[in-house]
Amino acid sequence: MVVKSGGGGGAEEGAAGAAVRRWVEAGGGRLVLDGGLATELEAHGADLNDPLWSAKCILSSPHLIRKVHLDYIEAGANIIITASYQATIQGFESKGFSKEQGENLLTKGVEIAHEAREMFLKQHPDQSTALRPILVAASIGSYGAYLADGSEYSGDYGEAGTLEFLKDFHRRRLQVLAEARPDLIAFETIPNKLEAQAYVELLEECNINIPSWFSFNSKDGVNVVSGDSLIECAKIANECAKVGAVGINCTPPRFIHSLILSIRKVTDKPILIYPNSGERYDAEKKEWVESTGVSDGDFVSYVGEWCKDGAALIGGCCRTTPNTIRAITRSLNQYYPAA
Ligand code: MET
Ligand SMILES: [Zn+2]
Repeated sequence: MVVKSGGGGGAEEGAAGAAVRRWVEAGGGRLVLDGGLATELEAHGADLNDPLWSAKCILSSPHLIRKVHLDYIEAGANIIITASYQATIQGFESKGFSKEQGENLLTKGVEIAHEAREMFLKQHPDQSTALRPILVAASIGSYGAYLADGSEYSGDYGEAGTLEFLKDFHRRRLQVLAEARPDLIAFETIPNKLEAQAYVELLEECNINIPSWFSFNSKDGVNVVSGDSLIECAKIANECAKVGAVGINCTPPRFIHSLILSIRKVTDKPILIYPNSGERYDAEKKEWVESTGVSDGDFVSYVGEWCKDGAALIGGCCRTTPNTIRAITRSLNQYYPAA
């Protein structure tokens, strides 16, 4: 199917875009994403001061990850994102695990999310995925997330940041996660054009047939965090038939409106947005600072606007909680009364 309407780039929508569109339709015209995973793990007492961040819990407390996934499904999420954001084979190896053990841990992150979905369906026999999509998205954080120095918020990879280096870095994790059969692959917090290009080439070369989404982040409402043009980044995603949705995550809510409009100029693929609470991450202190974040109520007051702008998948990123997701779900139900 060739999609060309509005400002879209006219690329092949492909199976990935069609799959996401079907899920969006099954969700009544929109899908709710989950909220911050690390935030919730910490709220339950996990110490994530570790290069693996939330992925540390795949090792130390899988039951906690399962609980947080379940809480988000209970709050209305149609999509839960696995704990693999900062999990890499290289990161597990530097903790003394073998390559094979590292790969098994990545797989385990997807299994935990599958278990949470099964538990929810068992606990709610009245619910079925035919009535309400409940999908598992395998998270792939950027190279900057692996570095654990906050460079996914600068996109500055220095000398190391070549296309081939980034492809080599991400290749095996992508293959292992795809083999674990998630419903989607979530490339999150993409800070620059080069990494988007690396992902596109890997999706093609590894022939990954699980629909993926590309999610960028911005700190000015115009460009992605590295200063690269969001429009150019979104074009790269648009041109890849294996990408089913394009959007923004971990970015303050106040920037989202203009970012959606920019993305809309170059793609007709479904748009997803899951902003953070508006606070800023201080990579040196390893903490969120400037508590000028918006409240759940304020966050949700934006939801109608984002829908009008054309976002079809909406959730929260860092510092958002099941309460935020509950409020987003309620607000979307008003906006899409049939859902
Ligand atoms: C820094 S963005 C983190 C995204 C990831 N899905 C999480 O919530 O933990
Ligand atoms: Zn985030």
